[in-house]
Amino acid sequence: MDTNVTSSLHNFLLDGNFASHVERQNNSQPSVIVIGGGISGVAAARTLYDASFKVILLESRDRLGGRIHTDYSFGYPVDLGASWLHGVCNENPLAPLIRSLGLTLYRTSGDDSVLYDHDLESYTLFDKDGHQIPQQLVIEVGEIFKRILKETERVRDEHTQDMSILQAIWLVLDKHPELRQEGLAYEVLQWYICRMEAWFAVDADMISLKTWDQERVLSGGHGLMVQGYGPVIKALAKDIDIRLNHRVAKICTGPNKVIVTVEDGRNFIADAAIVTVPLGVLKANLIQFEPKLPEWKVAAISDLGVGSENKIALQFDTVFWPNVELLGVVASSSYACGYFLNLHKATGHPVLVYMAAGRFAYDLEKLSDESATNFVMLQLKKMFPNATEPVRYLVTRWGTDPNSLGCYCYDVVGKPEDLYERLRAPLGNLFFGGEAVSMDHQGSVHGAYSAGIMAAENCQRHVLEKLGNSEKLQLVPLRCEVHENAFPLQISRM
Ligand SMILES: Cc1cc2nc3c(=O)[nH]c(=O)nc-3n(C[C@H](O)[C@H](O)[C@H](O)COP(=O)(O)OP(=O)(O)OC[C@H]3O[C@@H](n4cnc5c(N)ncnc54)[C@H](O)[C@@H]3O)c2cc1C
Repeated sequence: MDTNVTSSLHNFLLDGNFASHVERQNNSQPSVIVIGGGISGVAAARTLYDASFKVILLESRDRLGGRIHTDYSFGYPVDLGASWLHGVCNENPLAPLIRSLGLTLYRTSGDDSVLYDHDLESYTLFDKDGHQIPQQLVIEVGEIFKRILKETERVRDEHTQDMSILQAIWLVLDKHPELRQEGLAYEVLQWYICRMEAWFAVDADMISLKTWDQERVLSGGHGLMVQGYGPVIKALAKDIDIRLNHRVAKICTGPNKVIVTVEDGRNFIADAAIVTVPLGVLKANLIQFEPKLPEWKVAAISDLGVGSENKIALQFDTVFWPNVELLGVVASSSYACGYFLNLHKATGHPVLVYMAAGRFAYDLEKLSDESATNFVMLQLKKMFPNATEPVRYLVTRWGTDPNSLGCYCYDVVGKPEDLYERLRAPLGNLFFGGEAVSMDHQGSVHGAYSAGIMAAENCQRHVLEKLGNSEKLQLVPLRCEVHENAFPLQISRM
């Protein structure tokens, strides 16, 4: 341990003047500070709270949820961050909680695909002049895209070096000219690539060929949270000591204590801390660590990618669009393609949500809310010349918001093998949660949730061993709290 750190901890604890600025955790209970109030942080805090730990959760924003953000300003819930449960099945770690809260899921896909969260027949595509594209062509090109992707597996086997999925697609098309598409079919193919980019939140020239399809996706397809994800956060956060508007600026770890300093200089001290801030925040070095993070941890933070996705939610007073789940516009490049999620079909509310990913999502953030909305309204008016103006709109900026700096992580081309293990590895009494450290499901809500619980359980074990009183406090995992299988998952579309 760095002697400077030891002495600074010593001073913090002894200095009488300083003591008034330190919020000291109750000595009789083991204590943990959780940094970040997204699903991972609240799940970690809940786990420790239920195990009789003293927990304080520090959150920089004036709200909980992080990349879960259920907005109610339209008069009903609209998710501006995560909105799907990926894997509508009992195996999903969130299923017991969702069930016990009686929340409804609207299944948009029965397929367990990592590529689409919508069944092929559930959307309608338009060309740039607003003509509807025959569904037969959409399905045919969809099948061809599947064949192209299948062929990229061969490219992967033939090349030891990783490459981008886009590069692999070009190699396949060089070798199999019969799979090349022209004219409108080419534009539909671009739309499929656009959807793939939306899944990873990054452009196809940055998606790793080696790993893009390696996730073990949970079964049961993909389901929209009809009442939004908000109630899940609310339930997990109940009774926890949460400090909103507390932006952590510095984390100082010693052999037995951690001191966490927030922006205004106040300090919090505990036996351990769990960091669940987004990877983008760690990449940008917005939190100072003392002692500095080891090189292997810094390299892991820098070697994992973070993509961006943005939503523009439009509320209308009339429904002028057809009763399908997705409305898409094709174009000559995936960058220029676009699509709207029809929330009316899933929730009955007259709302369309435009979704943009990758470079385009970053470019949209450069526009004012009004200009971004005007831009997507032009696309909508091409499809529906009778489209009315929205009565309200909401525009996200996940890429540049200093509390997120991106939407979720992705594997860069050539990602080192042990990257996730290094990201997850604790440093003494400092533990790491968040979607990016998930064991199997990075970039998802359920992955972030499990990662938070895992960090909390590891932290709990560590602290109890350190304090030598593991018999006094029992491990009470969250899973025991909710009534597994007591209620069915409510699904409104089979
Ligand atoms: C637009 C979008 C769509 C998505 N769609 C889906 C989907 O449909 N399904 C799905 O499963 N997943 C989806 N995701 C991903 C999912 O939302 C995330 O994986 C998950 O919510 C991340 O949770 P987390 O707790 O790890 O991080 P976060 O939710 O980001 O929580 C981290 C918290 O740390 C706080 N923080 C940041 N800096 C500091 C600091 N210095 N001090 C204190 N607090 C700080 C932040 O404000 C935030 O509240 C989507 C994400 C986005 C952005």
